[in-house]
Amino acid sequence: MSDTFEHHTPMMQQYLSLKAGHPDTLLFYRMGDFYELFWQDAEKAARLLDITLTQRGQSGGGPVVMAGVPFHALENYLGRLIKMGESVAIAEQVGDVATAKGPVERKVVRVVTPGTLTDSELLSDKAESMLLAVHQGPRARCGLAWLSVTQGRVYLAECASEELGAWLARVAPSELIYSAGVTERFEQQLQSLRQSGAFTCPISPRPDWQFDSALGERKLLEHLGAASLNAWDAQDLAQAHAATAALLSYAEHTQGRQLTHVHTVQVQRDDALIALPPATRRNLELVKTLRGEDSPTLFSLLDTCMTGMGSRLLKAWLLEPPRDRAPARERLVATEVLRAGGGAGAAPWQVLRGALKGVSDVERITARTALRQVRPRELVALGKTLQKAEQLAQNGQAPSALLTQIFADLQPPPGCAELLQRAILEEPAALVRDGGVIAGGFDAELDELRAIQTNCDSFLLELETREKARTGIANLRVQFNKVHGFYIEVTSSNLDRVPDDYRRRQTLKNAERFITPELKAFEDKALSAQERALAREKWLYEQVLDELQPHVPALTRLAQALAALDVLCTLAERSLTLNWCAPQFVQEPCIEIEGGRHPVVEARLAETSSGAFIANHTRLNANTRLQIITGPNMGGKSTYMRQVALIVLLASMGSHVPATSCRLGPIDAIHTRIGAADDLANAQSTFMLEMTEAAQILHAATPHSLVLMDEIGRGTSTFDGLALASGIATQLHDRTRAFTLFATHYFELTELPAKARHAVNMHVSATESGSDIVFLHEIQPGPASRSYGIQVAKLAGMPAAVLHHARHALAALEERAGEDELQVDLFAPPPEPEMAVASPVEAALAAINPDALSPREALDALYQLKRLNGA
Ligand SMILES: Nc1ncnc2c1ncn2[C@@H]1O[C@H](COP(=O)(O)OP(=O)(O)OP(=O)(O)O)[C@@H](O)[C@H]1O
Repeated sequence: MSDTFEHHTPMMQQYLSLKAGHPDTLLFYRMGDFYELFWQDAEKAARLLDITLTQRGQSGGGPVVMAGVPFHALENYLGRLIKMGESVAIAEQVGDVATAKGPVERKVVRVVTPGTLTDSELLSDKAESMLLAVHQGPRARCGLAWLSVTQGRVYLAECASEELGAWLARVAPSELIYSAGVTERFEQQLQSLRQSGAFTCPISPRPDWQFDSALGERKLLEHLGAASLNAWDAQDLAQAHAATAALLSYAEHTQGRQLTHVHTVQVQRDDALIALPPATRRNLELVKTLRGEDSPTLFSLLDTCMTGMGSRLLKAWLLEPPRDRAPARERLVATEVLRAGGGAGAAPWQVLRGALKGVSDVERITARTALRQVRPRELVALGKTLQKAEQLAQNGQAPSALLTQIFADLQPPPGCAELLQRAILEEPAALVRDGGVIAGGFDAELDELRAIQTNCDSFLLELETREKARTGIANLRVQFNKVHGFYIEVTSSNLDRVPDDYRRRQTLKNAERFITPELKAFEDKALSAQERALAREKWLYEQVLDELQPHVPALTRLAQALAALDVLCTLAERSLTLNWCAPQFVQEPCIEIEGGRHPVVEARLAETSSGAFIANHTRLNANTRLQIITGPNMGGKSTYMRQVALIVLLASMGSHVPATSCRLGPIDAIHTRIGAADDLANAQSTFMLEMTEAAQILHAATPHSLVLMDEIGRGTSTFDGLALASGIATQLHDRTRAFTLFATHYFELTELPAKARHAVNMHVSATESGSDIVFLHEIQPGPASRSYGIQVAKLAGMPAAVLHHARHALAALEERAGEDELQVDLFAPPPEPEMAVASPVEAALAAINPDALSPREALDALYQLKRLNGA
């Protein structure tokens, strides 16, 4: 392919100039009924989509390599490419084919990328598609900005470089952009975070100048229609503003227009949310099972929402629980109101859910209206939903501030539903370009144009009767077809009776077709009426979209209200169906649960009729902060620990919880270290991963955190593992002072509570029946007496010979252990580490008082420190 456009055909020149604006994107170039791709794009698409690569004609001194897809199958191919992480620019014919000299004008009308999807066919109902921009700021700070184009809200955050992974894991973007001007190290960090699975989406650099803080702030102000960002507490976030500038520019570039529906901004601060690090989300199987499936998870159990909007909001509530208890309290009050049975009649949640059934995705339809991509049928669905919302809004005052606000927001903007009902046919065509969208009676001109077409049939009938009478040809017919237009058909045997004013139009085997001046005049009128009616419909549709624009903010609020109502009804339904109780929030630090159950395990047991779930109590408070949990494999230790974490999380999002009662103090994080599969992809050994995760927890946890440690230390030799486990338990008890559930098979650790005031022993109970083991799954005070490993192996179907061998080996080991009893005190405080003696540099540093130094003295001090360090 030659680089200079002049050597190319005019069509290819046009293609190449469009392609120059989208170098990294597959360009779909509309030609008649196909979208064509050329040269490298064609080769890539042929490979990815398994479509045929062809060569046609010559341009620029070489054959034109191309591949194409039929226009009506576009969505299907787009869906596949987006799933593969590709982006696609779509160039449509925008000029008039009839009047164009040379190739008809084409324009890229939109760019479809994984993070900026708006097509309902390409989006998942239950998940947002987030686009995220990250900006590398000074002093190892990062600015983040993200949005879902179909949501109308920008989120902002700033964090330290090392926290980036956790943020990306939480937001889970579908596409990430960063500045081409970042340092190599930063780019490597992004790449390695991606490889480690912290996030998985495609990433691409954007021009550095787009990451402009002042521009970002200005754009936000424009969207909010405000003079200052103070009201959103979003003013002092220069790094996040820089990310916002690039984020909005890119999103606008993909949609080919401004995002006029983006009206809100929300700042996320990491100290405002309960931290749920990636390991916690994974281990607790919140939205994905450990195997990566969608169910059974906590979310799949909770999500009985009636709408996609509800499901998406529920997921957000689950994954972003605030530390502040006020939102959870409000949601609980609202749920209580919805649960309250109205005597014999249906409870409010049942009635409301009945109404929410079949409600359309107002949020996405609104976004697509603002982006002028909305389809006629979506508008009909919107109109119907608005009528429903209006009825719902009549609930008005409810004894809950949250519900009252929701019902207020459900009131549709005045005139909106009526406009849609008046303007759009009840069953419109799928696309405006096909006509048949605008309702009769909406526009006089359109009605008139349509009347000409309807009158057509009666005119033709009348003409036929007249011509039959005039010519005396009984089988004469007046008809129409798309190719030849209107004609009078006369069979060959009657041709001698044809009058002079008949002009021949077409000859068939047994007949001739004619046109008369009168019929020609009618044809012109009818055909132009059809064309004009189509054009009028398109224009009217645009007018309707114009009229809807001012309502976009109110429609967005209405969508959020529908989603919130759906989630609250769902929480009410789940709490009743699954027999959950309302948690109680208190000021003092505690996690006190009576009759707690693991919701997902309980549901599975019920589904498979495998017996009842055994409820257990948990008492963690200022006096008891750490439980050492022992007991046989399969006894239920992991289940118990996870259930505590799930109950804490459910309560914090404002849900009822699977327990008979639950008192909960402040919580800032849920950390989990639970045996994971080998992370071979990252060349990390199981043990290395275990220690990395444990170290992170020890650094991050506070006295308000909940920490689950499952069998820490088992990835290495017994003594190393035991020694590390005792060190970690001691640290958690003495220093971190987090609420800790520590499950272990090292019986030696059961000695800790004797030394540590705030630790207790708990065990899961089991009894023996003959040589078999019966799990009772009850958590009881005190250490376990035995580990029953051999009995569990028997249950697992281990060959009898192996079990026999193991029993003998165990007896011998236990005898030896009894002889030379290990006289080691695991929990004796170790001597002070040598590091505790300050080095000369540290001593000199400690002696410096920066406030008392002149610049000159400061420089001298710096030289002295360098010298000491060198020595
Ligand atoms: N409270 C309970 N009531 C009923 N069944 C339970 C209960 N707890 C656990 N189970 C059942 O026992 C199985 C094993 O539980 P779990 O994995 O928690 O045991 P564990 O003690 O952690 O085992 P290991 O030490 O081998 O990891 C669960 O899959 C569940 O079916």
